[in-house]
Amino acid sequence: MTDTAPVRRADLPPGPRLPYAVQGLRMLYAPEAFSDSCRRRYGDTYTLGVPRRPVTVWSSDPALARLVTRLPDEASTAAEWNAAAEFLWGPRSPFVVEGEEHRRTRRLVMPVLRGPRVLARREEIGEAARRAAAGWSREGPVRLLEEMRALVLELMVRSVLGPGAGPVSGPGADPLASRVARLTETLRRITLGSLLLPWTRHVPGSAYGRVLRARRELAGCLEAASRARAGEGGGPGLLGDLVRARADGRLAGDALADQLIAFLLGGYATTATALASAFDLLLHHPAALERAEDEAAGGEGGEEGGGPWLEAVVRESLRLSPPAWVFGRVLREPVEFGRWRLPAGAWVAFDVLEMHRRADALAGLGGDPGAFRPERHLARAADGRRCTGAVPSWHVFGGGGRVCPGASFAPFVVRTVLAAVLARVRLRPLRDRPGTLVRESTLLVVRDGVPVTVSDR
Ligand code: HEM
Repeated sequence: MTDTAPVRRADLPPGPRLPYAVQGLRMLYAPEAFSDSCRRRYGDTYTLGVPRRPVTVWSSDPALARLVTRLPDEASTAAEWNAAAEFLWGPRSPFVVEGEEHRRTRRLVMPVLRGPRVLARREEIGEAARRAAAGWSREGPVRLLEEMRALVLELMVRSVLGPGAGPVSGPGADPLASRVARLTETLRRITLGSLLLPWTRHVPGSAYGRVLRARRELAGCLEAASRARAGEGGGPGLLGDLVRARADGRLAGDALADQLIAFLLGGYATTATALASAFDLLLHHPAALERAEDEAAGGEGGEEGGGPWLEAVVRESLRLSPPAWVFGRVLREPVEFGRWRLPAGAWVAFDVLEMHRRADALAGLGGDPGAFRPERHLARAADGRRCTGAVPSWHVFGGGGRVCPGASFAPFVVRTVLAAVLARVRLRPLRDRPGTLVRESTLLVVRDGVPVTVSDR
């Protein structure tokens, strides 16, 4: 059903009356201050004026997020929301396809993100983390964010090529890792605003043009790798799965590179950021750190790869520092929510950071939303040892049929790496408090990259 009724201002949540261009610029360049002031004035859900968008609703209400993300594609779509970055994802990406094609492509990637193939990688991931930590300088400061980017890049590329693949960095390395790194570095260094100006791709040296070039190189590299594998029955890793799927018709001929780019870009920066934030919070909470170190060493019910305490640490750091701080949907049918009627065509953005810091969501779970308290995730377990994941506003990985396919893989990687690193080296933070979080496009990162000193255990 399409909404043909005219949009009535009284049906929409109230919001600022500033000129649209001013609101758009404030949201792009000072989102924290702007959303703080809007929330104080209008509440959890408000209507923003954004140039060239009919209605944009901004919300930190988990009830609205649950309602909208559970609607079928015909009523609420992520594809249209993600289409703003289609130049990056490509037309056959899981971010932008819908319906049966979307479900089919998700089924193809899930085996490398869940279940026995993931558990079988525990030792490989721990070993990669120990090797990385062994190589960190013992003399000068080490920036954990940079180190985590290098480590997670290696893990993601090995997910694609298979664990037995040759080196992914240094001499003789497979070119895939450097292509992924170049594209994500290019993306990190440019503002979201400059990407909203597609005509600039024709301007020499423009941000848009650089992203398109880096993406073309990565796609070319993936296509070359898939052609090389086609004659060998596909081989290991996600690349092998997709080459076989393409051969037997489960994957469209032109969809392979888009699938792999979604997988690599969706998983790389987010997981590296999650790791850096987890270290940052843990290193500034000595009691939590001591318990984590004990568990990493195999005590307190721990095992190699971490136990319940590290699981709770990961959940709590994802709550306080959700790497993807915003996700959204475009409505295709009107949605009634309380006294409002959000019209078809409305863009609805969910502010995950704010959702996670709601006092009402933590009532009975230790309160104090700004505090790092991993134990709140253990609160309801009868034996006090199992994680419950109880925080009701939790939207780290989005929701509904579009929920992030890496939702169990990423926490598994973070936990395994934390355990391996803490068991191998002693880290001391160089700041006296956790770093400020800054919004880099749709990611939330620790501003100065988590500087630490490293010594051997
Ligand atoms: C801590 C790490 C991660 C965070 C915080 C994160 C967050 C998210 C969020 C918020 C969404 C949007 C969901 C929605 O619209 O409801 C998403 C989608 C997605 N993520 Fe992740 N993600 C992470 C790790 C990963 C990993 C490891 C992979 C793959 C290897 C991945 C691949 C994707 C893909 C392909 C989508 C699009 C799913 C679809 O539309 O069907 N992400 N992620």
